[in-house]
Amino acid sequence: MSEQEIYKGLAGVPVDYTAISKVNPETNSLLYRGYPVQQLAANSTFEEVAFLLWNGELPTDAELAAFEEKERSYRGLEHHIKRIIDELPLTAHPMDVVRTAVSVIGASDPTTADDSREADLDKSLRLLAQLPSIVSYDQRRRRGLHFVEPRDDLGYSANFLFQTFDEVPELPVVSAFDVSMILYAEHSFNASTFTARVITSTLADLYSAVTGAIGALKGALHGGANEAVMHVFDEIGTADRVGPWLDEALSTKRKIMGFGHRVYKNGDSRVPTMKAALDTLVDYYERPDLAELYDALEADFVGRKGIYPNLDYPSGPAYHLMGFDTEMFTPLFVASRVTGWTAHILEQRAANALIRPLSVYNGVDERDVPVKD
Ligand SMILES: CC(=O)SCCNC(=O)CCNC(=O)[C@H](O)C(C)(C)COP(=O)(O)OP(=O)(O)OC[C@H]1O[C@@H](n2cnc3c(N)ncnc32)[C@H](O)[C@@H]1OP(=O)(O)O
Ligand SMILES: O=C([O-])CC(=O)C(=O)O
Repeated sequence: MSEQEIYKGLAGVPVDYTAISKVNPETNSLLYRGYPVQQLAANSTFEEVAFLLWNGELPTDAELAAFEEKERSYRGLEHHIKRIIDELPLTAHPMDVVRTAVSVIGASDPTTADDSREADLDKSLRLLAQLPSIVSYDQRRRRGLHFVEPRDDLGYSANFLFQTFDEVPELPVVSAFDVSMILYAEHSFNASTFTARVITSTLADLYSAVTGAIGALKGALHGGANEAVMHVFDEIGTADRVGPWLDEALSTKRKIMGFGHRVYKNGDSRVPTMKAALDTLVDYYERPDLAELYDALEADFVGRKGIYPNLDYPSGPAYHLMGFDTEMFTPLFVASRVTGWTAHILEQRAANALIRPLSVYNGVDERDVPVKD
């Protein structure tokens, strides 16, 4: 056995610089291009945040108008993408559907191999604009409903909800959804973003990197946790059942989904903002029972373990209240995080080094292959 030190899970290992976001667990803060994410959530739209992540600065009025016009013109879904989605069985997880759709878009785009910054920015905007059509189409086909064409007189979040539910939502719902999109957009070298950077580092195209990132986000230790939180809520049922449920879960060493974080050990900087958005939804939909369950599980688990909620904890019940099926929650995360992933793809390409760490061999010693007579 070798004595060489390894860094399991790359925990605590800085592997590159980034100018896109700064996660600071000491001050419990998160900055996108220098701006606190809480301020962006309060004062900006998701479209402005996407522009900021890609370009480094918030847009001027003229830049925003041009950006929004282009985004709205890219929202439609080509017929062959709908056909391919239709051919996927309803037993397929929606993350598999969104991953397949992005892969097909990449296979169909004649500019896939063009890795200039300009071409990659255009692909990024197309993905941003088309993901709501993909996610809402999949949500609706699972309910036996027809595709709702996008509207170009609605902002990103209002249109996303309109395409999903076939009605223009009221402002508190649009605002809460937009806040969730802003908070999910970017978080430095998380597992899916790092996956996108690894794929980009081989000089593969943007669609390959985004497709791989979607695969990495699916897992329950990462983006899949927002879906898993809702399954936990369904399992527990009501606030008075939290104690016995936790006794049983902890006795079998279950991970409690929506709690804990690799970087934040004293709470996730985004949770208070998303919890406030959840509170407005609880009032709007008159569901105090859900807030009671949320608070009871948080208080009991934090009290026992000192492990705090992450962003997926308030986002799961928020998407539930908005009316999304539970399996659609992680695709919503994809729709937002595509901004961060593509910003990192651009950054990786601009100062590339092949990402190829070392492993320490701990298998059997060298030996000869038996020679057969
Ligand atoms: C947007 C996002 O992707 S945020 C992350 C979403 N993921 C989740 O919510 C899944 C649940 N959480 C977890 O599994 C973990 O907290 C992770 C994977 C997010 C972070 O993990 P790590 O930094 O590797 O911490 P690690 O898993 O080593 O945890 C340290 C200790 O806390 C425990 N712990 C951490 N999170 C949890 C949890 N949610 N439930 C129960 N125990 C936990 C671990 O079991 C471990 O205990 P031990 O030292 O007795 O073995
Ligand atoms: O940073 C992480 O490891 C996970 C996370 O919170 C995110 O990707 O938003």
